[in-house]
Amino acid sequence: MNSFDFHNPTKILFGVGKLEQLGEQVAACGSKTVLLVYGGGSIKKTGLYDRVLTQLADAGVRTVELPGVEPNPRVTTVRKGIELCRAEGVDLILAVGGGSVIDAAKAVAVGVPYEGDVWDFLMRKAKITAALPLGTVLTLSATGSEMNGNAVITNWEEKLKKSFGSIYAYPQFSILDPTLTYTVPADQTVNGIVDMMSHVFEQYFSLTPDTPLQERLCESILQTIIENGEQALADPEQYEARANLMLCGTYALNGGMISVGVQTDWATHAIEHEVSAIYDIAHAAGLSVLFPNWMKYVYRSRPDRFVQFAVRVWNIDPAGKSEEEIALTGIQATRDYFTRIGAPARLADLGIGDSEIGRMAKEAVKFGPIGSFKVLHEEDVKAILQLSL
Ligand SMILES: NC(=O)c1ccc[n+]([C@@H]2O[C@H](COP(=O)([O-])OP(=O)(O)OC[C@H]3O[C@@H](n4cnc5c(N)ncnc54)[C@H](O)[C@@H]3O)[C@@H](O)[C@H]2O)c1
Repeated sequence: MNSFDFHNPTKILFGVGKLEQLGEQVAACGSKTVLLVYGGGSIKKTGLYDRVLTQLADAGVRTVELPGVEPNPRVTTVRKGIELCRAEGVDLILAVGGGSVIDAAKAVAVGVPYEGDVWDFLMRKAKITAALPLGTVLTLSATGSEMNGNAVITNWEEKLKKSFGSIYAYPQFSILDPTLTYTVPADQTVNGIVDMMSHVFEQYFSLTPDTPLQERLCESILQTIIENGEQALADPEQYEARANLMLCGTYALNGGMISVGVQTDWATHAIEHEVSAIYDIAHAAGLSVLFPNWMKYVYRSRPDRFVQFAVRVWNIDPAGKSEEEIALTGIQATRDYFTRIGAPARLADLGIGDSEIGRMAKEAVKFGPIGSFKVLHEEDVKAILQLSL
């Protein structure tokens, strides 16, 4: 195990009725003017919008709104939010939605105190040194954005999707009421399942030796997602399944708690960002296609980890099988699970051909080779994309 620092400052309020504590949390931040950030209006249909406004009114704060945050949020929307905050003297940002809304809110939060263009942070031209405080009400279990300092933002004009991570971008508080996810449609529930499993994969497939606790944390999160994912799809209003999925999503990517002391990979995410920057597909749809192919491409770097994955996560019986057979059976079990819940298997399923593979591979390694389980160069990325067609 490697040495590490770990600091996660986000306060989590988890369970039925926790939304009723929103006003209290906002008041505790000493806020006078809140920017309410939300998406395409699903919060209005479900009545959540009204409940949030009541809480904000009770807290005695003025509310300014940034509606219409896109899935795969755009930097143009973030810039609009920054302008709004400056013009209206906003002192707290409240994101109500899924990862897209929370990520956009984080980018607004770090952009307000910065004199340059917020896109500089995504292009690593500037370092984040301050942010407005941020709170969230999560409506979709997937990204972990509610308890981490990361954000993924798309620059549609330049066809770029980039991320940043900063201690300043962690929410101060996040309200996680699993009943708010009852209305998440099946396809988005599937996306959430794939997304959180992919977050665990990025931290689990590592060359760092002697990390038994981190490995078992990853394995138990994966098994919990696998079991509860299918239950939530079969019965979208089953509280236990929705609650377990919500906790898994948050644990899977909460500032590295499950991978402290472990060298993580993140190559597949980097590749997917290039795919969805060009094609505007759901992030998780891209991950569903790419991850099993990444696994096939890299498993020989450390076959024993893939054997452990097959046996402990997928309950593959190793008897009579070679190491390679066990590893490949585990990879196939991953693909089969994704297919069983309705996630795509090929880029062709998403209407994507080979015309942009060269460009995506080049952009994925723009800041240098990616990954650590197997370090990937442009040719490797191309090969994984080819396998995924
Ligand atoms: N910050 C991070 O750590 C991190 C990690 C992974 C991915 N991401 C990014 O997050 C984004 C995806 O976020 P996401 O997967 O949470 O999805 P999302 O926020 O894009 O939401 C997907 C869709 O679900 C709808 N929705 C949300 N909650 C709903 C509800 N309760 N009922 C009905 N519909 C609802 C939204 O309106 C939207 O149309 C991508 O841009 C991805 O790159 C961020």
